Amino acid sequence: MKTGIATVSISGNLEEKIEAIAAAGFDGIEIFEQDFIADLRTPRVVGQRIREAGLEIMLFQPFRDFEGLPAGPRAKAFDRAERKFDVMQDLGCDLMLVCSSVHPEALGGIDRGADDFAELGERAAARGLRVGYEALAWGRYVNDHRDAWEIVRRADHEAVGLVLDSFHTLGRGIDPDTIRGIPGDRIFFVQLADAPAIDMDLLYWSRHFRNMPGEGDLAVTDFMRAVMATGYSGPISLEIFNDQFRGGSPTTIAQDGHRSLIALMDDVRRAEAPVGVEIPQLPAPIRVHDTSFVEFAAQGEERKTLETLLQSLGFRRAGRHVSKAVTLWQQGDIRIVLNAETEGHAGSAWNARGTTVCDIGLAVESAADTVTRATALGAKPFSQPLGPGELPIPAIRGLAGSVMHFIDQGALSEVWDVEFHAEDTPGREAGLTRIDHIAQTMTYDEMLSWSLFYTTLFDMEKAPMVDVVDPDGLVRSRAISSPCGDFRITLNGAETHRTLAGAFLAEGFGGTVQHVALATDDIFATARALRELGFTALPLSTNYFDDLAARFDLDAGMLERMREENILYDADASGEFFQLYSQPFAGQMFMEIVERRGGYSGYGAPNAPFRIAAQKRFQRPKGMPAT
Ligand SMILES: O=C(O)c1ccc(O)c(O)c1
Ligand SMILES: [Mg+2]
Repeated sequence: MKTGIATVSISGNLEEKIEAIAAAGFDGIEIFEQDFIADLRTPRVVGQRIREAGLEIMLFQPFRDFEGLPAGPRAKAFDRAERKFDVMQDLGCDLMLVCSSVHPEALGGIDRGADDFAELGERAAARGLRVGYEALAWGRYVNDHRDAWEIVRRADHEAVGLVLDSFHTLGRGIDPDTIRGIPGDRIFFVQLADAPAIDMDLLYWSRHFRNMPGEGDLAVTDFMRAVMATGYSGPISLEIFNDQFRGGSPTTIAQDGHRSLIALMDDVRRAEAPVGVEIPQLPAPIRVHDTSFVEFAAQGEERKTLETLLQSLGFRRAGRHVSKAVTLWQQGDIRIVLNAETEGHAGSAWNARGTTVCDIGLAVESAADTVTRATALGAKPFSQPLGPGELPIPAIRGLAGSVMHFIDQGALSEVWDVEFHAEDTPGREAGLTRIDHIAQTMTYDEMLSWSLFYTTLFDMEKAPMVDVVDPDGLVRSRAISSPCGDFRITLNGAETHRTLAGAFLAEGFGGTVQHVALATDDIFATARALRELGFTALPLSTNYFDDLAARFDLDAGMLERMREENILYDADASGEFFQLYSQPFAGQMFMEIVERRGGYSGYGAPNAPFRIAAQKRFQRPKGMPAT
């Protein structure tokens, strides 16, 4: 099983595409004709260049509007095919994709199509070439892989086979299990794409919104399981028409693509145990038990501000690092690490962004397995020189320069006792128990990469995308969480710099954590304790609470306390949700406190516009120093 990607999937000129595709680790490439035609080099030179880059030219495409034509245009279509065969021979590519016709003069008819393909197969075979037939979801007469297969079957020529494309099958709602009855050796090529569930014209959806397997909502794994059940052993290749990808970074998109294919084939192997999945064995998607720590790079005055905020939230300083300018703050099961080192990763994070979350520690079953899976999916292990007394905790680089450490039940869980001198600073807690979720902000373009990163490495599910209305623009938000909800991340994609999320991004470099949400079992008790600790909540509008009274049947006493404490509320069929926000710190960062009651598993999205408006009242006027 070889992996490939169509040139149309990524941005750049043909040369940039070749470089990015080779660097990401693909075995081969589908040449999308336009990319080749736009290039100055001869087909021979292009072919040589691709092979020098270590890639195989797996497919030349698309050849359109071929089958079912009346005599005159039919003869011309064969002439056209012969010219493309010339190019393919010079390129060194033996397989041409013919997509089903949308030609206004096409006559249709399974046998007419089969006759055309029998002749095309004869002509291809004479040159040692092959042709594959693909049903476009919007093909005029053939728009279902079952009809394309019937034409291929009746053409009955060894140089004629079927091309399957997950988008065309799943996008039309065709049951992928219908593939299981097709002989694997008659399938010449398999293209993969996912897509978000949007109800729109098939052609428009396909040409603009496809994305990498796992990034969308189609049942790509079921499709691929069915393909592998046929005994198919040819290439598996990404063909992604996507407006964002066309304008994105070729390197990132190619890496995302490779990551998505490895994760998909790993899933397929686990579910279907087919033969011929030749990717390295890798540990199963990692179950995250909990967020073990969140580490901030913070120095100078900003560090003091953050310490004051932590104290006002009921955190106690619980330890001092044995050799570094690092302190540990604790409450319940929450650990917050403040790192004031000027060197190393925390030092660079501080230099780039000022106060920022520079590291996240996750509690997992096996830290070693986590790094193995991450590395197989293209992440880089992370390490820096160990200081005296430090443990070698396995870590990786996430996206945008982020770092993630993994702590398991073994010796690593003792890191807090080994690396820190315990301190017993007095202090009153506020009932915060654990980290409920971590919220990351990024540009909208980066969202798919982050969500793929988390969902391929960890055992996590995506929630549907929600729109969050900021007074100055829309922010798209998607939550991903472990199946039992112990580990939750929200990804917020900003489209303009005028939104709160966008302004946060403009101040740093790339996406990172904007807020951390801490759980309490009793938000009213916590709010009271916080007030006594000197915490000041984010003040909300009176209109907000009047609206709550109109929308929900809330106890008058409780509503009054919510108004006093600035506690936001949401409820759904499964339970209730209470939220309390800190005022912004270090620019646009903030803390959230939440209480979940019953089975509520959302994040209070309906409240976001009012919370954001309240936060924006704190935004300093342009050009003014932070206070
Ligand atoms: O959108 C198209 O025209 C097109 C062309 C070739 C393909 O393989 C495909 O899936 C779609
Ligand atoms: Mg296709």
